[in-house]
Amino acid sequence: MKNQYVPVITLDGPSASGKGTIARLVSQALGFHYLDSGALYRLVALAAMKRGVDAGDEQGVVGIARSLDVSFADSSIRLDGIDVSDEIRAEACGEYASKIAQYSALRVELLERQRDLRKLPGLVADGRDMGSVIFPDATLKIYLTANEEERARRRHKQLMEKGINASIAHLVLALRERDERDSKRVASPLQQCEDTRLLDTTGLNIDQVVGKVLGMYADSGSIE
Ligand SMILES: Nc1ncnc2c1ncn2[C@@H]1O[C@H](COP(=O)(O)OP(=O)(O)O)[C@@H](O)[C@H]1O
Ligand SMILES: Nc1ccn([C@H]2C[C@H](O)[C@@H](COP(=O)(O)OP(=O)(O)O)O2)c(=O)n1
Repeated sequence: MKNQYVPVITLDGPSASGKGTIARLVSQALGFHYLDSGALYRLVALAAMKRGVDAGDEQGVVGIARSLDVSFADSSIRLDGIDVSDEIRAEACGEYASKIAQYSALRVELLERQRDLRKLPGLVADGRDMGSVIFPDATLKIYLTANEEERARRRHKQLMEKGINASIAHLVLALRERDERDSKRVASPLQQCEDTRLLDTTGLNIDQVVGKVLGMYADSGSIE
């Protein structure tokens, strides 16, 4: 049916708070689709870097987004047919993505790709503006966070597991700078809106966080 409501759970929050991991596991538990919106910004960033387009070239960046050739399979993300799943996770790519994410023209260009993923039986979406802009009528909106040191530690472990070298001290500063830029920009800033539930995951393991999110969703009355 055309206008049937499709449930959406949004998880927005700062870098390395666990959004992608939790969102994917919750989507699997509920049999919902999953949107990693950050991957879209990272893919545009990687494509631009590969083409030598400067992050300050807004028109160039938007042009790349318009012709972006990406595919999302179960665990692999492809750009122009090449698996870039690990490459897009590099901090340099995240930083470039954060810089270009300030352009409202780029955000408009990526809007439809994100909303098109809202399909039955439901969607779990993670990013910065999922609850505030992309899916304002979401069933459950969560702001997922953890303290700075914990998030830097998580990112450090994640990068090392991918064979990407990084220092925790550098990551604390890099994440702080990126989160500041993402929160202070004019276009779709990262923020905890009034209708968004705060979930601080400091000291909680992944299973505990997934359990809390599933509990919040059950309490929202959306599960028959
Ligand atoms: N509650 C948690 N406790 C410990 N590690 C976590 C937790 N949540 C996520 N992680 C790990 O932290 C790293 C960053 O998580 P990720 O989902 O990429 O965060 P984000 O999408 O918010 O940047 C991943 O390696 C993930 O497995
Ligand atoms: N919905 C989104 C998702 C990401 N972004 C931008 C801002 C982020 O710093 C970068 C990278 O996002 P991503 O979620 O992949 O970053 P983390 O995994 O949280 O470190 O993209 C955005 O502006 N809006």
